[in-house]
Amino acid sequence: MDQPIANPTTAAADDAAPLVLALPKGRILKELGPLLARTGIVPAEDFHAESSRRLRFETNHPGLDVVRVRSFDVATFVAFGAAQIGICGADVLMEFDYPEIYAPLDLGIGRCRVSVAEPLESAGQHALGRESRLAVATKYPNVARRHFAARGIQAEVVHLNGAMELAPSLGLSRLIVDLVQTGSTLKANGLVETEVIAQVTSRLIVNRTALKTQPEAIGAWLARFRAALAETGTESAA
Ligand SMILES: Nc1ncnc2c1ncn2[C@@H]1O[C@H](COP(=O)(O)OP(=O)(O)OP(=O)(O)O)[C@@H](O)[C@H]1O
Ligand SMILES: O=P(O)(O)OC[C@H]1O[C@H](OP(=O)(O)OP(=O)(O)O)[C@H](O)[C@@H]1O
Repeated sequence: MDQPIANPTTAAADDAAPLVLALPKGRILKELGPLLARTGIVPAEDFHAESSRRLRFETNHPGLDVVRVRSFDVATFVAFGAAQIGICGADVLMEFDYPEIYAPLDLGIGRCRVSVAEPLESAGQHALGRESRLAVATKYPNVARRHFAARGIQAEVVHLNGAMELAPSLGLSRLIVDLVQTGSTLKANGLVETEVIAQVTSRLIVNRTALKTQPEAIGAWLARFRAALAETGTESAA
């Protein structure tokens, strides 16, 4: 029989400051709704209101607050211990590679991949490795540099925050490294995927120090997320 799941609120010391769960605004948050509901986390009413300017919200658990930040910033808030728990894509974790982050759970949402793409007309015409310098536009400078360095190529990274797909046609770079899901954004911009760097899903992340200092409260939330995933049969070890 399954172990009973501890109540995270009573597992926390009564007078302790609430734990902070950092959630990404945008597309992951939309997909996350049903999972959050199954974990029994109900943020204050205005959390989902686009018009709300508030960034920190109480939940139905006095021991847990949620903050709404950009996906990339979730990892930074958790790495520095400003939030003890968070949810972000494996792409973000790969980019920062923060040693302070422990990512125990694959949530199975936000499924996409980090890929290399180039213009359809020039695809396959350049032998990688023959070029000493390769201009790459990306939101993932570290992932791109590491990927090409492993092939002996020094990437000259042009760091963009979006619309990478424009870079080759406007002469900013020869390649891009970006997220691909259906491939329709690449296609609409005359690009083809030439290499998959990594498969991506969203992960539950925790700050390692916080896990050591508040093992019961954080462990109880991990157990809740694990149980919620098991309910839908999507649980997988990260
Ligand atoms: N096309 C996609 N399909 C599935 N998952 C995606 C896709 N694009 C991004 N993701 C996942 O969602 C996360 C957030 O996406 P993205 O960086 O595009 O932010 P956003 O939701 O557009 O918000 P913002 O750019 O304002 O931070 C990514 O880190 C990735 O893990
Ligand atoms: O393969 P597809 O299904 O077309 O998805 C890929 C697109 O999704 C993401 O962008 P997003 O829609 O989040 O917009 P953004 O550029 O503002 O981040 C990503 O940066 C790609 O542009």
